[in-house]
Amino acid sequence: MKYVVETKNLTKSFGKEQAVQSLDMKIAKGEIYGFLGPNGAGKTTTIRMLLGLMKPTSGSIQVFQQDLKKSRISILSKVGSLVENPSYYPHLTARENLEAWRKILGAPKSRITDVLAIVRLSDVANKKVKGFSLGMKQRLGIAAALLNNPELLILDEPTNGLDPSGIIEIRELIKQLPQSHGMTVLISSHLLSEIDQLATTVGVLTKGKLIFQDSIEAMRKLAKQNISLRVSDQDEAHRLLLAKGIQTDYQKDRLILSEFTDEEIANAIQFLVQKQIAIYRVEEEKRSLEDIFLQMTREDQVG
Ligand SMILES: Nc1ncnc2c1ncn2[C@@H]1O[C@H](COP(=O)(O)OP(=O)(O)OP(=O)(O)O)[C@@H](O)[C@H]1O
Repeated sequence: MKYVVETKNLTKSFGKEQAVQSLDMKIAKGEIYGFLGPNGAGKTTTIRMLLGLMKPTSGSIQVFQQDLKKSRISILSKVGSLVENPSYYPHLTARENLEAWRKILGAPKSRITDVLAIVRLSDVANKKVKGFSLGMKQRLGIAAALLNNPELLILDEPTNGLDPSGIIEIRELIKQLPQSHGMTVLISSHLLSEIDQLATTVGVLTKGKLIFQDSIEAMRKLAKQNISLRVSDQDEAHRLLLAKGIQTDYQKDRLILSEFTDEEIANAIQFLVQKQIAIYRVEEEKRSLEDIFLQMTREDQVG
């Protein structure tokens, strides 16, 4: 597999603190990679290193299969980014602001009309930015990041501070980029709900470590249903089921049956009743992605 971004053992220390620890991040072409983690997990530090804005303490970064250290200029000419809030001239119009950025980047003039259309700001192109909502300003920042027609777009918490409708607008805008413009997107967020509806691949970062990196489907599979059983004699029930070849997960006050069919659950319960075990509760435990994410980040903090 050829990756657009591939880091190996990427590490960044600030004094004694390791803000990013041995990160092996892999982003394939055309993906929307959701980079998820609580505040302070190290997302911005990672992004700053990917953009050549901060030097790694150790490890390597390959972008477009080229070493970032060696081919920085040619790599960055094909990367667009929005890190923190965009800076703009409030008294200038959206078009005039983009014109200022375009000159710096050396992008063709026609590109301004294109990017305004992509971020759906064409109607207000000639309005002063000072009257824009936060969501519109954020979209203008994304338009600026798109000026050089990047192959890789990196957005650091682009929906921070936006209201729900602003979040939806940004999401709809980002969603279409891989298909319609052949881009690969890295988007960071501390909100799973946002990544869940957008990303094709998820990387979960906590305390500087990547604790999960896989497809969004793989993450959803973790949210599969479990059946929990509360019984009169849990030790005995666990032992009896095991002797019959039925594996259960023993928890403090209940037994968990994972990935059982309805028939298998019925058989297990019937068997326990025959063995004089009283069944108090049979409950379905459906974990949401939010639960999984919280559990992942919590487990790592304990360990
Ligand atoms: N320039 C710096 N000097 C010292 N410590 C830093 C510096 N930049 C970041 N850190 C520390 O590194 C850790 C990771 O910070 P980072 O900003 O990368 O996290 P984040 O996941 O992006 O969080 P947030 O969403 O809050 O921005 C934090 O503990 C932070 O205090």
